[in-house]
Amino acid sequence: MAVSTDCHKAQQDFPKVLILKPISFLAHVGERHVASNKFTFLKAYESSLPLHQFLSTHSPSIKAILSSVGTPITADILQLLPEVGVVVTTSVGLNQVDLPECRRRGIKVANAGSVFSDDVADFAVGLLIDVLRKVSASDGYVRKGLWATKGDYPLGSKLGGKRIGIVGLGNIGFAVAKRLEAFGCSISYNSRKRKPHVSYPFYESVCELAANCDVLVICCELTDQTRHMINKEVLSALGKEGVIVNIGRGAIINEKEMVQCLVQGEIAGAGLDVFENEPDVPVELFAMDNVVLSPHIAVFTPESFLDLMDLVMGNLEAFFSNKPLLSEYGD
Ligand SMILES: O=CC(=O)O
Repeated sequence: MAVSTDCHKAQQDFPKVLILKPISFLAHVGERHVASNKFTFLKAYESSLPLHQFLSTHSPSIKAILSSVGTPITADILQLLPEVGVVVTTSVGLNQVDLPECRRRGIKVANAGSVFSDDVADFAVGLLIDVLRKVSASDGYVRKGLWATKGDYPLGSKLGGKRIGIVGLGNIGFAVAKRLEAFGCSISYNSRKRKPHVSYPFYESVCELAANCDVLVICCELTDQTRHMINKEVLSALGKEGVIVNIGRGAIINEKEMVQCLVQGEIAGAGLDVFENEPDVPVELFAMDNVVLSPHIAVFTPESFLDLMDLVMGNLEAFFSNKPLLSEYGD
């Protein structure tokens, strides 16, 4: 068995996969299923050794790393692991992985591919409907007993007919667009490049996209180019009736400027699943009933964990048998 101590000899034959910090999906599906008598998970966080000592001790046998969104895979860590040939992540976003260093070393990187695209897209639409129709805010109103004492709650705004700007038209962006089209919204987008065969209007400038939309949904990756791409200028272009939804990464938005815009009524509301310094959330947002907050959970449903398990296993097996990875980043 790859994850226990009951068969020491056999375990030594399994390829070693390093895990630096606990991975919540392993707890959900049961890590024995994932290891499945094929790998030995070396869990650095269970060792009493300091990390660098643990890594130095095991480095000759570590060829693969399995990691999740909150675990930085830095050049410093990779430097301690000269034999590593693959980083498999359970996340879609890869901003926690030093990709240039992986490229330089020829280390392959696999992410969660499109396993979570539908879940994230559902959640983005949920956040938007919640902000526009004030679902959470009116829920709070009823629970506090204010309906009986203060009367009706202010009405929300209709989703159908809204002009939606998708920032980042990858798998997730497409899934959001498809859903919102079905609600009667019109879609346009900004991406690194115009997508061939896509009929939605393309805006090369995110500011222009914002100026021509009622809603921006942030679906792109966090990179040096997209960090703080959504700033005061973009939010002002979105305008006083505008709503922003972020299911990408917090730092794609300049959070300070967004909070200021919300405080000053320069945009109408926000649905936010991600933040710049998670788990810290700007306190100003707590008092705003035009803002819906969630703790970076758009991506996960237990149903999708089974698909993720297959993908993670498939990527590790492919790597150890010299086959192409199933979801190699950059493909
Ligand atoms: O945010 C989560 C992910 O990138 O998978």
